[in-house]
Amino acid sequence: MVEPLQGLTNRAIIYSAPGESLETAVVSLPVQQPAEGEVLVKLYYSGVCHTDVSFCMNALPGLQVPTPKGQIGGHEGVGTVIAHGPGVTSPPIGSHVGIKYVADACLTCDNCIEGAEASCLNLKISGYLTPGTFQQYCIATARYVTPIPDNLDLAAAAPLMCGGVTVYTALRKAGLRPGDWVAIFGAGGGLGHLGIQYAKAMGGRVIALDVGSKKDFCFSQAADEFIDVTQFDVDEDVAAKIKLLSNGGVRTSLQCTSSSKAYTQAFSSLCFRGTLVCIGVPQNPLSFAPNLSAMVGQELRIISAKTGNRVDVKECLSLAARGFIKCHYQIRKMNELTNVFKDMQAGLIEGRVILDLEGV
Ligand SMILES: NC(=O)c1ccc[n+]([C@@H]2O[C@H](COP(=O)([O-])OP(=O)(O)OC[C@H]3O[C@@H](n4cnc5c(N)ncnc54)[C@H](O)[C@@H]3O)[C@@H](O)[C@H]2O)c1
Ligand SMILES: [Zn+2]
Ligand SMILES: [Zn+2]
Repeated sequence: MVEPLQGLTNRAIIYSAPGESLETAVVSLPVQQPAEGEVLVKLYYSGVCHTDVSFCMNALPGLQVPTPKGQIGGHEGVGTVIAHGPGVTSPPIGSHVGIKYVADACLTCDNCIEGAEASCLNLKISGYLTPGTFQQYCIATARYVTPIPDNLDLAAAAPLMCGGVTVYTALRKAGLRPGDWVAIFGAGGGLGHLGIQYAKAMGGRVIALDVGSKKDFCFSQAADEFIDVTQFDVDEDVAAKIKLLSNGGVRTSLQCTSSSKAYTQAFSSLCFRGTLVCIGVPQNPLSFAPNLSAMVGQELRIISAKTGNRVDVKECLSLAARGFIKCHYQIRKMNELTNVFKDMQAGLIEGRVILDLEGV
């Protein structure tokens, strides 16, 4: 029987009616002692990812079990280790760590051995069945938390735990080479704006695609070109514009939205041996039907990026710690999460929202 820690109260945000509404509530809970192999992390900040909205609405295709009522969401947390469970010696007490989408991976199954920890056969996901980072005190697996480099702004580091590592891994998997054109769909959002920065840091040239109100923001993130997707009725016209701007098509398309239309546009805009990286969870996968003749004829690839493993996170943090990446964020309070979710659904957020877990 694990005893609660005396004198501490944990304020946490729970989903009140998952699958039915975006309603959330801030509740007070006891703080538990970490068990063997675990650490207790005092969290300061959590990014809000669109996947949290999907967990709250049970909108992810393939979810084995619906998100339970009372689930604590969140998977982009940063804080300080304040207690070790029995047998744990690292990371040291007082050190800054991040908590990621993957709360725990076994590191021994076939998928883990291949480095695909996010597809671990014994995977635990922060904020889905495992209490996530929308709380002030979080129990985490000691070997799976990520040390945060000293010189990083802690709030800006939080979104790298999912958004940053996902786009970084996507670009690595696509084999981005210096000078390559990259189209980023959803470029003004959490993943997209980090995608612009990582692509540029890796030598790419970026065409940003989003709604017109995010044009200035995308240019402020160093995009080379911008396309307002709302100005086009026909998917092929978006692809034609991309081909015009990139002199024949992009080597990589990062699809960071849940729009089926964007999938079609992203695929159609590739050049010879181009790669579409699937990142956003499609609303209706059946409405994306790639032209297989073009695929064979142009030697195109369709791959996916599902967050990243511990090495990917380390590399993505390293670029940020050296000043190449700076997440653009706005801070909101814990009791604003429902409104943040609604703003995200409406496409109103530039960059990331970060919850200040110390101010309710
Ligand atoms: N594969 C992974 O590991 C992984 C990791 C994190 C998030 N995701 C998914 O990636 C997607 C993006 O997440 P986010 O947190 O960046 O969301 P976000 O809400 O911050 O950003 C989405 C952006 O897409 C824009 N957009 C919407 N429809 C568009 C369209 N048709 N064309 C161009 N832009 C459009 C919106 O204006 C917004 O700027 C979500 O589907 C999320 O679930 C996947
Ligand atoms: Zn995420
Ligand atoms: Zn595993």
